[in-house]
Amino acid sequence: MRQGIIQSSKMFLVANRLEGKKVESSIRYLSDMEAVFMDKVAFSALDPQQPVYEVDCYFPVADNKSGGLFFGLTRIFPGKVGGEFFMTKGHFHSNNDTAEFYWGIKGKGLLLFMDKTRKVWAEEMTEGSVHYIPGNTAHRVINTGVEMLSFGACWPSDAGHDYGSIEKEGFSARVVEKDGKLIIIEE
Ligand SMILES: O=P(O)(O)OC[C@H]1O[C@H](O)[C@H](O)[C@@H](O)[C@@H]1O
Ligand SMILES: [Fe+2]
Repeated sequence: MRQGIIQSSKMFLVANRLEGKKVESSIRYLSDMEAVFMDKVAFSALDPQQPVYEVDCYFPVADNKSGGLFFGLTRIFPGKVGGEFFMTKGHFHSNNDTAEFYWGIKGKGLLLFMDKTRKVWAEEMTEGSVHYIPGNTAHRVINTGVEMLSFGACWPSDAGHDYGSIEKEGFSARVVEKDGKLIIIEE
């Protein structure tokens, strides 16, 4: 297990038990997320090697196998591009109507949902919060706090990730801080 993910004591309890299991770790840097953020000028002033979030996934069965489950731990660094908070890329599932659970472990954020008609809504993510993401719904997590936001996830092993439409069209709402206040800008 990478050192970063076990720094938070609460994550450690889970991360420790993932030792020896089939875990894949990845980090998304600002350079991987240029299309995501609104303020291109602010983006270009930042270090492209700045990590935005890191994910450890436990895959007990083969990808795409039906009937299994996958498990993920994600940590989003605190930070902003212009006024816009660091967040995950967000995705639909390739197998469209598959659902997912997210739950807050540490820190403070927003889980943004968007259905196929581009209608958006949000739930606050805090320590211990539990979130059901229905099928056909894109999901993105935004760290609105000043510390690391850690959350867990569990999804069907045949769900798959579909990043395409979000990469192209984004979500229809953005979460930004303006004059010290959190605001949601809708399209
Ligand atoms: O895939 P992203 O939108 O970048 O989100 C980051 C990750 O968050 C959770 O752990 C999800 O369940 C993973 O499937 C996802 O990969
Ligand atoms: Fe998902």
